[in-house]
Amino acid sequence: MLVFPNAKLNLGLYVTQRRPDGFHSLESVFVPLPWTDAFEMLPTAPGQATSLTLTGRPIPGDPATNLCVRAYELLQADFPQLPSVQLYLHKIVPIGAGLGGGSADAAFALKAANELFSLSLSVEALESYARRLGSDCAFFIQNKPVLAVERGDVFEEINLNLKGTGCVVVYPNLHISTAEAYARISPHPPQHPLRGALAQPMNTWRHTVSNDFETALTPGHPVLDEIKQQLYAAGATYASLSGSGSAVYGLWEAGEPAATTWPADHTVWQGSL
Ligand SMILES: C[C@@](CO)(OP(=O)(O)O)[C@H](O)COP(=O)(O)OP(=O)(O)OC[C@H]1O[C@@H](n2ccc(N)nc2=O)[C@H](O)[C@@H]1O
Ligand SMILES: Nc1ncnc2c1ncn2[C@@H]1O[C@H](COP(=O)(O)OP(=O)(O)O)[C@@H](O)[C@H]1O
Repeated sequence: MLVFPNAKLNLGLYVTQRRPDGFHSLESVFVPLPWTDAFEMLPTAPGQATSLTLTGRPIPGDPATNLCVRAYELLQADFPQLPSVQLYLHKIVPIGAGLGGGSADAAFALKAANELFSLSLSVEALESYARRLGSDCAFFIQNKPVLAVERGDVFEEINLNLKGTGCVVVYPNLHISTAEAYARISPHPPQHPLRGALAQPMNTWRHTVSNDFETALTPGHPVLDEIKQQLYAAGATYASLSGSGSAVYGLWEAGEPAATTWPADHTVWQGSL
């Protein structure tokens, strides 16, 4: 079974509280971004072990602990009848970019196994496995715009139609660890709660919708603001850091992005939401 795990963007991100479990509560709108990896899952011949073949962008860390392997092993622990599998991951989405790429691979591995082996797991059951793999992993089970709260793993419906919105994402080849980014934040309630702010026209978001990680990380990484200003210069209606970075995106409510030259070490994706 071949699937295409997509990335996500955060529209606004407020870290509201430090929790007793060491994690943080947040308020953010997660939106699917159609920048994808390619992931294939095939049953192995009897007697063979599970394997993962990686191509594309190098992924730091031991392949045995890759999130798509961990996702499959989580299911195998509860469904011992599951066979070994051959996994193939062609990595395209930048890593440590705030785009949730690893979490997407894990969520799509859960969904692929559920379908390939007819496990009949409900959306709730799949989300519960996903939560055990990463805070933003559960989002990719339903993969639709939501207001995320708690650890970013509890979702509220939000009425937001961004279909067709133009989008440019720029990754400046800077790996930011999510844990380190959280450590730089002083939690506080949002000045403009997201549900209300995002209900207003997109050209107001610039003044009301922000990302706490952007505020915390920009002084140490001026390239983040340089990209944002270039996106606005290219006509973006709204621009922001995604998640804990380092990818910065621009949205075009109408019209096309002006041609922009980016440094050679930046990776750029352009398309529609
Ligand atoms: C910041 C966000 C916003 O969407 O996205 P990314 O920038 O990673 O894409 C997420 O909260 C990232 O979620 P995820 O990448 O799944 O994080 P996890 O693997 O669960 O946790 C990595 C580390 O981040 C910190 N962490 C994560 C989530 C959270 N709500 N509070 C935290 O304090 C913890 O230190 C944890 O050890
Ligand atoms: N399939 C995978 N794709 C990307 N990163 C993975 C994967 N499996 C494990 N990881 C680990 O997860 C971390 C990055 O996860 P990712 O979700 O891409 O981060 P971010 O959401 O910040 O962009 C890295 O430390 C990487 O080694």
